[in-house]
Amino acid sequence: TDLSTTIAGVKFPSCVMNAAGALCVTRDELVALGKSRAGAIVTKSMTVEARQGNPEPRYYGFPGGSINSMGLPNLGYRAYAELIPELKQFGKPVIASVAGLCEDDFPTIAAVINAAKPDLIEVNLSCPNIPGKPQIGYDPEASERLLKRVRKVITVPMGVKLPPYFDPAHHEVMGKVIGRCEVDFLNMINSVGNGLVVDPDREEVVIKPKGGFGGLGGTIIKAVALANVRAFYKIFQGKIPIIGTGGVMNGVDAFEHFLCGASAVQVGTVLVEEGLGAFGRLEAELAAQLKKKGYGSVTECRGKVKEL
Ligand SMILES: CC(C)(C)CCc1c(C(=O)O)[nH]c(=O)[nH]c1=O
Repeated sequence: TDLSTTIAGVKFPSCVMNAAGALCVTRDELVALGKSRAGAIVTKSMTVEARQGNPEPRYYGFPGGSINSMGLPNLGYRAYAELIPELKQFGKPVIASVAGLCEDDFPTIAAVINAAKPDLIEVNLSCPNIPGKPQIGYDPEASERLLKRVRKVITVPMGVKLPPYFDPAHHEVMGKVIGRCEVDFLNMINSVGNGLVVDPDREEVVIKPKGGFGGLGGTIIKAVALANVRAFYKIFQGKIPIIGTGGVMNGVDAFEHFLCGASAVQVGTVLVEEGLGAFGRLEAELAAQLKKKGYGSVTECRGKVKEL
């Protein structure tokens, strides 16, 4: 079974890779991804200055998923610009994830990172906006302004990592914004924002930052992720490739993302919980699922989910 895929003209040896944030902050983590069966190396979203991130505990895994408020721990964009040439030696695409603490950070980072020639650049719209306003991805005007500024300095394929939307009107509005910004691929979804997990025995929240509020990942968000993949696949009629992220814990979950229109999948929670061996398991399970269903590749089943 052929598990390779192509996104925006870039060939991925495997359609399963890490999500930005999972095991991808340090050089050693990124090199380990390069040596693993991951289909790509995706960096942690990067900021102008290096960051320690939030106080711990800042990640908590539980049956069904995870909650995190990492606070963008990363080496800073200059360090990743220096690392990219080395990371490109592993025979798989390198995706640089760009973040920023304010709108002006993004073009600054993108211009320098673009010069290091990652294979693709992913713009993380879940980043904070002006205090008191929702994250950029929930502010269509800010999203459009930022994507147009960043597009001007990016010459490699540019994608956007979107937060989950929960209303068709939001899918429509963001679809129009994306249509006007020359976006080469989409990645959805980022974690479901501002969830809260409580330990009933200790009668405490489980992570320290933000009073315990954090982004949700894992099985519990799969239905939200599939809805967003499907909604944007339909809006763009499959013309913009989509990376499906959210709730992929096994090969069948991945298959569901492909049925909904994904061209590749990314994994976060399962990687943090299981380690890099998860890639081999996920590939074997996905290959078995495709074989069982009579598909020769993930491209064959893409978007094939049937409505009733
Ligand atoms: C949540 C932000 C810190 C604004 C962006 C980085 C990020 C984080 C993080 O670094 O806390 N966690 C996520 O699940 N998704 C993200 O995009």
